[in-house]
Amino acid sequence: MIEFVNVTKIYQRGAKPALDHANIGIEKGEFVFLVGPSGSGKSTFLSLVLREERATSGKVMVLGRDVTRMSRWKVPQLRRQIGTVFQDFRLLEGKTVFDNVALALQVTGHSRSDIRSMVPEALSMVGLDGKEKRMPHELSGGEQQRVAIARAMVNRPQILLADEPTGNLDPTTSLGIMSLLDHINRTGTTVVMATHDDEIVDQMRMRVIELRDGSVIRDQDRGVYGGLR
Ligand SMILES: Nc1ncnc2c1ncn2[C@@H]1O[C@H](COP(=O)(O)OP(=O)(O)OP(=O)(O)O)[C@@H](O)[C@H]1O
Repeated sequence: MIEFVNVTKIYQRGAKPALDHANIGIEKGEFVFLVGPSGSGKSTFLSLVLREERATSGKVMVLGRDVTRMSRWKVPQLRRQIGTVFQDFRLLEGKTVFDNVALALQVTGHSRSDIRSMVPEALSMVGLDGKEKRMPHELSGGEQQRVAIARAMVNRPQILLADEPTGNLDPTTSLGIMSLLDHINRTGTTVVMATHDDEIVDQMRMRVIELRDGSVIRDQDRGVYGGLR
Protein backbone atom coordinates (compact mmCIF):
# COMPACT_ATOMS: atom_id res chain seq x y z
CA MET A 1 0.00 0.00 0.00
CA ILE A 2 2.86 2.36 0.97
CA GLU A 3 6.48 1.45 0.42
CA PHE A 4 9.52 3.66 0.92
CA VAL A 5 12.66 2.19 -0.61
CA ASN A 6 15.86 3.91 0.43
CA VAL A 7 14.14 7.29 0.55
CA THR A 8 16.14 10.43 1.25
CA LYS A 9 14.62 13.90 1.41
CA ILE A 10 16.85 16.96 1.57
CA TYR A 11 14.87 20.21 1.56
CA GLN A 12 17.76 22.58 1.00
CA ARG A 13 21.12 21.94 -0.46
CA GLY A 14 23.58 21.43 2.35
CA ALA A 15 20.90 20.82 5.01
CA LYS A 16 20.88 17.50 6.78
CA PRO A 17 18.33 15.06 5.38
CA ALA A 18 14.80 15.17 6.79
CA LEU A 19 14.59 11.50 5.77
CA ASP A 20 17.80 9.55 5.39
CA HIS A 21 17.69 6.30 3.39
CA ALA A 22 14.40 5.29 5.00
CA ASN A 23 12.87 1.89 4.27
CA ILE A 24 9.27 1.56 5.40
CA GLY A 25 6.58 -0.83 4.17
CA ILE A 26 2.93 -0.52 5.17
CA GLU A 27 0.43 -3.17 4.06
CA LYS A 28 -3.20 -2.75 3.23
CA GLY A 29 -5.35 -2.62 6.35
CA GLU A 30 -2.57 -1.81 8.80
CA PHE A 31 -2.71 0.80 11.57
CA VAL A 32 0.67 2.43 12.09
CA PHE A 33 1.85 5.03 14.60
CA LEU A 34 4.76 7.20 13.46
CA VAL A 35 6.61 8.52 16.49
CA GLY A 36 9.82 10.39 17.14
CA PRO A 37 11.02 13.74 18.43
CA SER A 38 10.18 17.01 16.74
CA GLY A 39 12.07 17.29 13.47
CA SER A 40 12.61 13.54 13.12
CA GLY A 41 10.82 13.35 9.75
CA LYS A 42 7.23 12.31 10.50
CA SER A 43 5.52 15.11 8.58
CA THR A 44 8.03 14.72 5.78
CA PHE A 45 7.00 11.08 5.46
CA LEU A 46 3.34 12.09 5.14
CA SER A 47 4.16 14.87 2.62
CA LEU A 48 6.04 12.42 0.43
CA VAL A 49 3.09 9.99 0.43
CA LEU A 50 0.82 12.83 -0.71
CA ARG A 51 3.39 14.07 -3.22
CA GLU A 52 3.33 17.48 -1.57
CA GLU A 53 7.07 16.99 -1.56
CA ARG A 54 9.23 14.93 -3.86
CA ALA A 55 11.93 12.58 -2.61
CA THR A 56 15.50 13.60 -3.35
CA SER A 57 16.35 9.95 -3.99
CA GLY A 58 14.77 6.55 -3.54
CA LYS A 59 11.37 5.20 -4.43
CA VAL A 60 8.03 6.13 -2.84
CA MET A 61 5.37 3.61 -3.83
CA VAL A 62 1.77 4.51 -2.97
CA LEU A 63 -1.16 2.36 -4.10
CA GLY A 64 1.04 0.60 -6.61
CA ARG A 65 2.55 3.70 -8.22
CA ASP A 66 5.93 5.34 -7.82
CA VAL A 67 4.84 8.83 -6.84
CA THR A 68 8.34 10.27 -7.22
CA ARG A 69 7.93 9.73 -10.98
CA MET A 70 4.25 10.57 -11.21
CA SER A 71 3.41 13.42 -13.55
CA ARG A 72 1.93 16.48 -11.94
CA TRP A 73 -1.50 16.11 -13.53
CA LYS A 74 -1.95 12.68 -11.94
CA VAL A 75 -1.34 13.94 -8.41
CA PRO A 76 -4.97 15.03 -7.72
CA GLN A 77 -6.09 11.53 -8.65
CA LEU A 78 -3.63 10.09 -6.12
CA ARG A 79 -4.77 12.47 -3.38
CA ARG A 80 -8.40 11.52 -3.90
CA GLN A 81 -7.55 8.08 -2.64
CA ILE A 82 -5.92 9.41 0.51
CA GLY A 83 -7.80 11.08 3.35
CA THR A 84 -5.96 13.56 5.57
CA VAL A 85 -6.57 14.82 9.10
CA PHE A 86 -4.50 17.43 10.95
CA GLN A 87 -4.00 18.72 14.46
CA ASP A 88 -5.71 22.04 13.68
CA PHE A 89 -8.81 20.50 11.98
CA ARG A 90 -8.62 22.87 8.96
CA LEU A 91 -12.36 23.36 8.61
CA LEU A 92 -13.79 26.25 6.62
CA GLU A 93 -15.07 28.59 9.33
CA GLY A 94 -17.72 30.29 7.21
CA LYS A 95 -19.35 27.03 6.15
CA THR A 96 -21.69 24.64 7.93
CA VAL A 97 -20.69 21.15 8.98
CA PHE A 98 -22.65 19.77 6.02
CA ASP A 99 -20.92 22.07 3.54
CA ASN A 100 -17.47 21.31 4.93
CA VAL A 101 -18.00 17.63 4.21
CA ALA A 102 -19.91 18.22 0.96
CA LEU A 103 -17.02 20.20 -0.47
CA ALA A 104 -14.87 17.07 -0.55
CA LEU A 105 -17.50 15.40 -2.73
CA GLN A 106 -17.99 18.43 -4.96
CA VAL A 107 -14.33 18.54 -5.89
CA THR A 108 -14.46 14.88 -6.88
CA GLY A 109 -17.45 15.55 -9.12
CA HIS A 110 -20.28 13.84 -7.21
CA SER A 111 -23.88 14.66 -8.05
CA ARG A 112 -26.10 16.65 -5.71
CA SER A 113 -28.14 13.57 -4.91
CA ASP A 114 -24.99 11.60 -4.03
CA ILE A 115 -23.94 14.47 -1.80
CA ARG A 116 -27.35 14.55 -0.09
CA SER A 117 -27.03 10.90 0.87
CA MET A 118 -23.27 10.55 1.43
CA VAL A 119 -22.73 13.54 3.74
CA PRO A 120 -25.25 12.43 6.42
CA GLU A 121 -23.81 8.91 6.20
CA ALA A 122 -20.28 10.20 6.87
CA LEU A 123 -21.49 12.43 9.71
CA SER A 124 -23.36 9.52 11.24
CA MET A 125 -20.23 7.35 11.06
CA VAL A 126 -18.36 9.91 13.18
CA GLY A 127 -21.24 10.32 15.63
CA LEU A 128 -22.45 13.75 14.52
CA ASP A 129 -26.00 13.02 13.39
CA GLY A 130 -28.14 16.12 13.51
CA LYS A 131 -25.23 18.59 13.55
CA GLU A 132 -25.31 19.28 9.80
CA LYS A 133 -26.33 22.92 10.16
CA ARG A 134 -23.88 23.89 12.88
CA MET A 135 -20.94 26.16 12.16
CA PRO A 136 -17.46 24.92 13.18
CA HIS A 137 -17.16 27.49 16.01
CA GLU A 138 -20.34 26.09 17.57
CA LEU A 139 -18.67 22.71 18.05
CA SER A 140 -16.17 21.42 20.62
CA GLY A 141 -12.65 20.59 19.49
CA GLY A 142 -13.44 16.88 19.47
CA GLU A 143 -16.54 17.48 17.35
CA GLN A 144 -14.56 19.64 14.93
CA GLN A 145 -12.04 16.85 14.53
CA ARG A 146 -14.92 14.45 13.85
CA VAL A 147 -16.11 16.73 11.06
CA ALA A 148 -12.58 16.73 9.64
CA ILE A 149 -12.57 12.92 9.79
CA ALA A 150 -15.96 12.74 8.07
CA ARG A 151 -14.60 15.01 5.34
CA ALA A 152 -11.48 12.87 4.99
CA MET A 153 -13.51 9.65 4.76
CA VAL A 154 -16.51 10.70 2.70
CA ASN A 155 -14.79 9.73 -0.56
CA ARG A 156 -13.96 6.33 0.97
CA PRO A 157 -10.19 6.61 0.56
CA GLN A 158 -8.02 3.53 0.91
CA ILE A 159 -5.52 5.37 3.10
CA LEU A 160 -6.06 7.81 5.95
CA LEU A 161 -3.08 9.95 7.03
CA ALA A 162 -3.41 11.70 10.37
CA ASP A 163 -0.82 14.25 11.53
CA GLU A 164 -1.16 14.72 15.30
CA PRO A 165 -4.96 14.40 15.22
CA THR A 166 -5.24 14.47 19.02
CA GLY A 167 -2.66 17.25 19.51
CA ASN A 168 -5.26 19.90 20.41
CA LEU A 169 -7.59 17.68 22.42
CA ASP A 170 -7.85 16.65 26.07
CA PRO A 171 -7.16 13.01 26.98
CA THR A 172 -10.81 11.88 27.12
CA THR A 173 -11.70 13.51 23.83
CA SER A 174 -8.53 12.07 22.30
CA LEU A 175 -9.61 8.57 23.27
CA GLY A 176 -12.93 9.09 21.49
CA ILE A 177 -11.10 10.19 18.34
CA MET A 178 -8.81 7.17 18.62
CA SER A 179 -11.67 4.72 18.86
CA LEU A 180 -13.13 6.34 15.76
CA LEU A 181 -9.82 5.94 13.87
CA ASP A 182 -9.66 2.35 15.12
CA HIS A 183 -13.17 1.72 13.77
CA ILE A 184 -12.20 3.25 10.42
CA ASN A 185 -9.17 0.97 10.31
CA ARG A 186 -11.25 -2.11 11.16
CA THR A 187 -13.53 -1.39 8.24
CA GLY A 188 -10.53 -1.74 5.91
CA THR A 189 -8.82 1.65 5.66
CA THR A 190 -5.05 1.74 6.12
CA VAL A 191 -4.28 4.36 8.80
CA VAL A 192 -0.95 6.10 9.38
CA MET A 193 -0.87 8.47 12.33
CA ALA A 194 2.03 10.71 13.35
CA THR A 195 1.82 11.49 17.04
CA HIS A 196 3.53 12.65 20.23
CA ASP A 197 0.69 11.24 22.33
CA ASP A 198 2.42 8.56 24.40
CA GLU A 199 -0.70 7.57 26.35
CA ILE A 200 -2.66 6.87 23.18
CA VAL A 201 0.15 4.85 21.62
CA ASP A 202 0.65 2.83 24.81
CA GLN A 203 -3.05 2.14 25.05
CA MET A 204 -3.69 1.10 21.45
CA ARG A 205 -0.78 -1.34 21.05
CA MET A 206 -0.55 -1.03 17.27
CA ARG A 207 2.52 -1.11 15.06
CA VAL A 208 4.94 1.67 16.00
CA ILE A 209 7.59 3.07 13.65
CA GLU A 210 10.03 5.39 15.39
CA LEU A 211 12.07 7.94 13.47
CA ARG A 212 15.10 9.82 14.66
CA ASP A 213 17.02 12.28 12.48
CA GLY A 214 15.25 10.90 9.43
CA SER A 215 16.08 7.25 10.07
CA VAL A 216 13.86 4.41 11.23
CA ILE A 217 15.26 3.37 14.60
CA ARG A 218 12.41 1.05 15.64
CA ASP A 219 9.60 -0.84 13.93
CA GLN A 220 7.57 -2.77 16.46
CA ASP A 221 4.33 -4.73 16.28
CA ARG A 222 1.88 -3.93 19.06
CA GLY A 223 4.42 -1.37 20.22
CA VAL A 224 4.55 1.35 22.83
CA TYR A 225 5.58 5.00 22.57
CA GLY A 226 8.94 4.89 24.28
CA GLY A 227 10.42 1.66 22.99
CA LEU A 228 10.69 -1.70 24.70
CA ARG A 229 9.65 -1.74 28.32
N1 LIG B 1 9.43 22.77 3.98
C1 LIG B 1 10.60 22.60 4.59
N2 LIG B 1 11.70 23.29 4.22
C2 LIG B 1 12.88 23.09 4.82
N3 LIG B 1 13.09 22.22 5.83
C3 LIG B 1 12.03 21.51 6.26
C4 LIG B 1 10.74 21.66 5.66
N4 LIG B 1 9.89 20.80 6.30
C5 LIG B 1 10.62 20.16 7.23
N5 LIG B 1 11.90 20.58 7.21
C6 LIG B 1 12.99 20.07 8.07
O1 LIG B 1 13.04 18.66 7.95
C7 LIG B 1 13.27 18.03 9.21
C8 LIG B 1 12.13 17.06 9.52
O2 LIG B 1 10.93 17.80 9.75
P1 LIG B 1 9.49 17.16 9.90
O3 LIG B 1 8.51 18.29 9.89
O4 LIG B 1 9.32 16.07 8.93
O5 LIG B 1 9.58 16.54 11.37
P2 LIG B 1 8.44 16.01 12.35
O6 LIG B 1 8.96 14.73 12.90
O7 LIG B 1 7.15 15.96 11.63
O8 LIG B 1 8.39 17.11 13.48
P3 LIG B 1 7.14 17.59 14.40
O9 LIG B 1 6.92 16.48 15.38
O10 LIG B 1 7.67 18.84 15.05
O11 LIG B 1 5.99 17.83 13.49
C9 LIG B 1 13.43 19.15 10.22
O12 LIG B 1 14.81 19.40 10.36
C10 LIG B 1 12.73 20.33 9.55
O13 LIG B 1 13.28 21.54 9.97
